[in-house]
Amino acid sequence: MTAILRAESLYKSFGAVNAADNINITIDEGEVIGVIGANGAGKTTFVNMVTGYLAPTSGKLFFYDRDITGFNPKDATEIGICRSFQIPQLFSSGTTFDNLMIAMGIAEEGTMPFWKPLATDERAKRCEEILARYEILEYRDQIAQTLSQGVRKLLDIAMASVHNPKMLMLDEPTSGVTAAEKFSIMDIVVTALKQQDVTILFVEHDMEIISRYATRVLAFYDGRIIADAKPEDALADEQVRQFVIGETVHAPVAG
Ligand SMILES: Nc1ncnc2c1ncn2[C@@H]1O[C@H](COP(=O)(O)OP(=O)(O)OP(=O)(O)O)[C@@H](O)[C@H]1O
Repeated sequence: MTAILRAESLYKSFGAVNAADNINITIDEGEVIGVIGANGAGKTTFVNMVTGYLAPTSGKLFFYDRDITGFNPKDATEIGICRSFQIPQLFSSGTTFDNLMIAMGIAEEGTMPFWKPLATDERAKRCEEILARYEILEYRDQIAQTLSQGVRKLLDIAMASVHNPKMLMLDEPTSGVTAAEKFSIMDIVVTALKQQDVTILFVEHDMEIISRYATRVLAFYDGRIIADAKPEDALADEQVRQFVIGETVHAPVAG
């Protein structure tokens, strides 16, 4: 197995708060990592450090053995670490097609390509192929702000995928979508990203989604990783049940 990401003694403090408190972890290529933890546990801080949105207070991050500590988001994207956000970052007045086309332009040019036409025939064809892969081609000409949350999520992830990520970090890919949509969204996303050989790390509060899609779970509590295991083991862990899932573990009542 090849390690894609390694964190060594990673710390991040905000004043007196230790948002990351000695994180040591290795992630291998092809894993689907589910990150769980209560509000404020340090999940986003970890994602922000890996994707260059936050510099660690101390410690090191390696991507394929390259030291990436202190990279900014653009550096991280260029080497293949991309992300999607809990609230999709779309151009709300553009269509689905426009949004993906702009993302493709940025991926190819490194910046917003105002000075040349975006929609060459070849780009338009690729754009439609990607929309089809994410099963949102039928919304091609719909204005983004009128799309359902599920379609917005898919579009946002499709936009992140055009940077050819090696690792994609998804922040709550199913938050705000209907219960009926959540599995189909994850099916589409995981299938599409696996076709591109992308290693996936997703932050999620929905334990059904974690059980079904994660190959490995990292449970955060108070800036620390309190469990690192297969989903069935992580979700059965007493500390995880107490501090993450919020269940009180009672002793069985006799009789
Ligand atoms: N920019 C910041 N300034 C000050 N404190 C911060 C900042 N970002 C995060 N924190 C604090 O760091 C801790 C971890 O926050 P973080 O956002 O990483 O948690 P989380 O697990 O992602 O929570 P949520 O599920 O609510 O998104 C919390 O105590 C939070 O208040």
